[in-house]
Amino acid sequence: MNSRDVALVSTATFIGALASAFAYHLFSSSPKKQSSRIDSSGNCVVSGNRSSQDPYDSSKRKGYLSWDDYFMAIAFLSAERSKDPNRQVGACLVSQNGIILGIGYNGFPRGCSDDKLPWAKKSKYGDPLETKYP
Ligand SMILES: O=c1ccn([C@H]2C[C@H](O)[C@@H](COP(=O)(O)O)O2)c(=O)[nH]1
Repeated sequence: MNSRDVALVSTATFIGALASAFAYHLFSSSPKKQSSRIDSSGNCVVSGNRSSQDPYDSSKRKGYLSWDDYFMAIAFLSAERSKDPNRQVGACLVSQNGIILGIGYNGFPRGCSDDKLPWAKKSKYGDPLETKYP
């Protein structure tokens, strides 16, 4: 493993850890007060009361996630779906008026199996077909 490989693995590990920590913070910090369920359309709905605001206080919750952090969190979380052992890339495409247009990660197209792809970056025998690079 050369220094570039070490840098890539370190960066991927760091980003993965960051995404995990952020997702943990979002979804697991108050497990007793939150719940998630799959609704009738198959969407995952997370709901809960994470802060203990006075029940008579009619003001809206403070400290809620900004739109930018929300979209970035979706991108970080999406990257966690990647099967690539060396680099996980997530994306959340948002229109100028804040509508999510698409979400993705570096994975195979729907319906294509990734079971047989060699995920190695290098081939021991110099055969590019033994690596993920075509
Ligand atoms: O803009 C990008 C750059 C990279 N990817 C993906 C494609 C591969 O799964 C990896 C690249 O692996 P390396 O080990 O860094 O060559 O990252 C992407 O989806 N989008």
